[in-house]
Amino acid sequence: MPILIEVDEIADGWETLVKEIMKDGKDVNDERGSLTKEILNVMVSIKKPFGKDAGGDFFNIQSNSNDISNIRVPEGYFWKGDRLKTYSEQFISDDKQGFVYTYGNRLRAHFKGVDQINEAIERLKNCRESRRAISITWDQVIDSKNDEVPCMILVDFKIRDDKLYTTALWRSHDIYGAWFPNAVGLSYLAQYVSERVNASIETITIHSISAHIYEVNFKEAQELL
Ligand SMILES: O=c1ccn([C@H]2C[C@H](O)[C@@H](COP(=O)(O)O)O2)c(=O)[nH]1
Repeated sequence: MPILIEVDEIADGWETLVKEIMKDGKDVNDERGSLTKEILNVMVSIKKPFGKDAGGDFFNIQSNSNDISNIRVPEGYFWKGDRLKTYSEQFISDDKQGFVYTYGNRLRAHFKGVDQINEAIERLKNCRESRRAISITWDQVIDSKNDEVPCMILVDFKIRDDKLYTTALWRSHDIYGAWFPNAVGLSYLAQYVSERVNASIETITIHSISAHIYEVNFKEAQELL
């Protein structure tokens, strides 16, 4: 059964997801031989990705400028500070920086140099209600053979009533170790687009087809219950 989780902040989404998987996840052995607990098809809808006080209509001035350093990190979590910022920058940079792939590179340069994010921005500038502002990362030609392949497959932007709605699909999602930085990186990308299309950031929705937790994290994850 697909699950929908609606939360205010990214950290709330992470905590709820971790609990949900530890409670109801089924044992699955992956192709590297790791035991995981897994739920299929979870959507987390984050209403205030930059925190409850971010962005709003302070003194009636629409502010689109949000800072990822204001995003609340779950207590004691290992992704934080500069590490989180560096990771987020990879989401909007076309430079692969020596990695097998980065989302920024796949989105902005990998496919014959096409900058899909700018194309999406142009689509939205041409028609604010466009349904075509979509970018993909999966390259069937190389990803069907490689071992290290993108987990986030697509990012979609919609503007409705001058608000930017961001949706991304992960084929495979390490909820304990990667969902949180992924969500922060996606928010950073949403911020980049929102500034260029002049729309404030609304809900960010993350769809994880396989949402799993690895055995090495069971103990810490269990402690959140
Ligand atoms: O942005 C990313 C990149 C990787 N992973 C995780 C998901 C899987 O646990 C693992 C990749 O393993 P495969 O699904 O490719 O087997 O990495 C993420 O959660 N997010």
